[in-house]
Amino acid sequence: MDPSSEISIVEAEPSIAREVFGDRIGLARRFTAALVDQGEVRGLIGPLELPRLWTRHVINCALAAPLLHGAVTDVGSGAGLPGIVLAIVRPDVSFTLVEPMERRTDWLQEQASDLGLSNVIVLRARAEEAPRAAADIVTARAVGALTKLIPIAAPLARRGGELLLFKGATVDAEVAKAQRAIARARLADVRVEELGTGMATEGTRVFRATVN
Ligand SMILES: C[S@@+](CC[C@H](N)C(=O)[O-])C[C@H]1O[C@@H](n2cnc3c(N)ncnc32)[C@H](O)[C@@H]1O
Repeated sequence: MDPSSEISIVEAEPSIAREVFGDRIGLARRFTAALVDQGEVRGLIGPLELPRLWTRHVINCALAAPLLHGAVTDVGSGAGLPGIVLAIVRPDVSFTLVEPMERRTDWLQEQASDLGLSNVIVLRARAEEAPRAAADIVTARAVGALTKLIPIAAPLARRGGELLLFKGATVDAEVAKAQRAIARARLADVRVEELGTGMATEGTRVFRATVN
């Protein structure tokens, strides 16, 4: 087989990246380059993600940055999406990245340290074991359907805190199926929002709710 056929083309940095990351663009570039270099070999991202790494992943996560404040717990951070990306854009917000897999927590710890992100704590744990009622905002991306995610994510938010869950095109169907989980977790102000509209990039949909 021609070896070149196995090489994925890496997406060039889109011009919107500078607008989204501002003076933190250098850190975003370093993190993205580390993902390109090691993400696949360390089992953090698939090869199919490289041609859309900036747009689908890095910028997509960063779009939620303006919605954050205080202490954020990111459930299932994996490669650092969205936890590391958001910690880059918002050095004024503290992040606890909750991830059970050791090779992923090793990666998250290395990235936090290499990038000098003093606002990041990495916790090797499942969400079910993480400190409860501690976060102002709980984030998660690609961790599970709302029926399963809400019961493990909501207890991590303080009363009056918020869930901010990255979701894809199926979010409306997920919300419809998750009505019992929404009621049990005493969620209020439940809504789906589109982030990034009007910007020169692919938007993202987030599930937002207040935890009572
Ligand atoms: C598909 S990956 C997504 C990773 C990352 N959030 C992203 O968007 O690329 C799901 C991640 O959730 C983690 N995970 C699965 N169950 C979990 C749980 N109960 N608590 C915390 N993390 C969990 C997995 O170890 C994995 O790293």
